[in-house]
Amino acid sequence: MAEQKATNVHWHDHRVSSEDRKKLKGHKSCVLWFTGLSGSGKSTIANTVDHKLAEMGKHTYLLDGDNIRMGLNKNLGFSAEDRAENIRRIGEVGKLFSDAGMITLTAFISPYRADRDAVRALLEDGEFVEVYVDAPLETCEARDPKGLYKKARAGEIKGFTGIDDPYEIPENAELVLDSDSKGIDELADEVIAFLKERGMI
Ligand SMILES: Nc1ncnc2c1ncn2[C@@H]1O[C@H](COP(=O)(O)OS(=O)(=O)O)[C@@H](OP(=O)(O)O)[C@H]1O
Ligand SMILES: Nc1ncnc2c1ncn2[C@@H]1O[C@H](COP(=O)(O)OP(=O)(O)O)[C@@H](O)[C@H]1O
Repeated sequence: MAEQKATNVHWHDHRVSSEDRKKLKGHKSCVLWFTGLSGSGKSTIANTVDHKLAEMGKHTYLLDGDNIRMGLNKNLGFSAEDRAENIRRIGEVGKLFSDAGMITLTAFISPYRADRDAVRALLEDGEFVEVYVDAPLETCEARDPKGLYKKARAGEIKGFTGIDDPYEIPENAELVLDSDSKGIDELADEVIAFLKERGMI
């Protein structure tokens, strides 16, 4: 975890509280943390949930691995250290969005349990919703929409998750989505049903 480098910095309380912001939005905030192998369906399912929630009038924002790596995290690669920093920053961004009263959806492989648990610890109780997008490697490899597995198998990409880099399966995910046998719409509805059950929306 990153250490506090700056000294002589002080926390400022805000006149508009997080509770005020949530009241204005009309729903609770949380971070829906989609994790799973490349090609498991994180982006597509998160996008569908995002769209459904927006249509219901909820205030959402989607942070997607590939996109964030072109901006905020463009200085990070795929070593274990860089992946940890990638996830740490996204966790902090999720915390800010939660504070702002938003429902945040994130779609990052986030292969290490310790990195995901650190984000869980950063957020309020119940605010971190770990969503394991469960599809076996064979399925993800058969989908291979970006041709990355093919490149990894050919040795053109080193340290590719699931091939020659680890993916640690979540042990306590709030939701496990069977992305091998169920369709995207059905899985997105499972997430929405969970949010309703928990009284988040
Ligand atoms: N070595 C290696 N391993 C895994 N993935 C790779 C790699 N190199 C590039 N890519 C592409 O980067 C996307 C994963 O980025 P993430 O930020 O989600 O990764 S991580 O959470 O930091 O592990 C991932 O996107 P998704 O396929 O959407 O998961 C890939 O397109
Ligand atoms: N449950 C599913 N059933 C069938 N195809 C899926 C499913 N989930 C994702 N896909 C397809 O698999 C491919 C990879 O999905 P994507 O969302 O890009 O995965 P990730 O973000 O995890 O890399 C896309 O072409 C998508 O349409």
